[in-house]
Amino acid sequence: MTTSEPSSEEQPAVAPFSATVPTEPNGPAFAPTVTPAVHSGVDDCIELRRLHRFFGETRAVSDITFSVQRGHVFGYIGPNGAGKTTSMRILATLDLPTYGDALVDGFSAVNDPELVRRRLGFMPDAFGTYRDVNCREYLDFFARAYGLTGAQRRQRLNWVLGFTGTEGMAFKPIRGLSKGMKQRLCLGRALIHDPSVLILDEPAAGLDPRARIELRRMIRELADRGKTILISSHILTELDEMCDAVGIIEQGQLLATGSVEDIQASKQNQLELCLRILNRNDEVAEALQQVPQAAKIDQVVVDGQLVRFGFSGDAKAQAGVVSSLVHAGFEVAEVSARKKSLEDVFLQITEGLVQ
Ligand SMILES: Nc1ncnc2c1ncn2[C@@H]1O[C@H](COP(=O)(O)OP(=O)(O)OP(=O)(O)O)[C@@H](O)[C@H]1O
Repeated sequence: MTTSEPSSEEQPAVAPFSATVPTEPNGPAFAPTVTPAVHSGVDDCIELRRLHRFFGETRAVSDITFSVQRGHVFGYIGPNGAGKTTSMRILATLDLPTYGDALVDGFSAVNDPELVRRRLGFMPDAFGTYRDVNCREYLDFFARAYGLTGAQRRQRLNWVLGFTGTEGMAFKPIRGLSKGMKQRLCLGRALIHDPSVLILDEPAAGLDPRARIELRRMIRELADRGKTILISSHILTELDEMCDAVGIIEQGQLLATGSVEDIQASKQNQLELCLRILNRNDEVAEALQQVPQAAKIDQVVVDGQLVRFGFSGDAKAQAGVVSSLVHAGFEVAEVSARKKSLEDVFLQITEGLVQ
């Protein structure tokens, strides 16, 4: 094992801020990370700086850098095992990076975890098991843990119950809550100490459409109140309306960042063409590889008479494809083209790789 690799799954072998310059396996030397011990004064409330977290051979997070401005909502989107939870746990001071750093409000999660915890509310993807306490007791416990006392604690508790719509459930035991209500309570717990930054790990998972809309409204309202929010999901379309920017992650690497519109525009010179072909359907995929426009074609899917593929040419090039197929003896009955949806764009950026 080299000095650059973690010695175990839980403890990185190299101290994250070692004075030596570790060398990335099969890669370039890393510059040592220098992290200010005091607030950097910048307007970025969340910042990942060359964040790496390896578990043995698994590169759960591999050189991720991005920042989120105050009052913005940033969507962290990727398939299962992409590295979202690992990055979020490091931000929430629940794990250490192998290299790099995560900053909250200018403070390092590695060097100043106490300062980070005071500023940050974390909503994990799994709810803790406190079955026999009621919602109010649960929130009260966390309010006390954060040092809130007296009237301030009561006011905060009442505000959180009201904001999350759980006041009607205040005296109900947690074991009796629906999934949606548990998610609301979990958000309430993350908000109880009035943090400036919220880290929400898949808060919409398992919610029905109405609960998702309500969650979206709450998140936008929190951002409008100045909170900075990092929110993860598997699904780009689930977050696009509430996020100021998104980052798409797969296999620990950030593949794209920017506003949803920018990411969509960068990939939308591609159309999806759909042809209905009445004969020789099993030959059409191969025939498309022979047409003069073949370089503009990708991801061909044949489904009975329907043939779908990505196409990056103009209308004249589309006509050329159809004409070539007709000349080759295919009976083309219908042609339709549509712009790629957000979901298509996500599938185009990611490759479905797991580790
Ligand atoms: N404690 C651990 N020990 C070993 N491997 C881990 C550990 N935690 C995460 N991993 C691995 O790191 C990779 C990233 O996992 P992570 O949970 O961060 O992904 P994710 O994007 O949150 O996935 P999901 O959407 O399924 O929750 C996966 O391959 C996972 O198996």
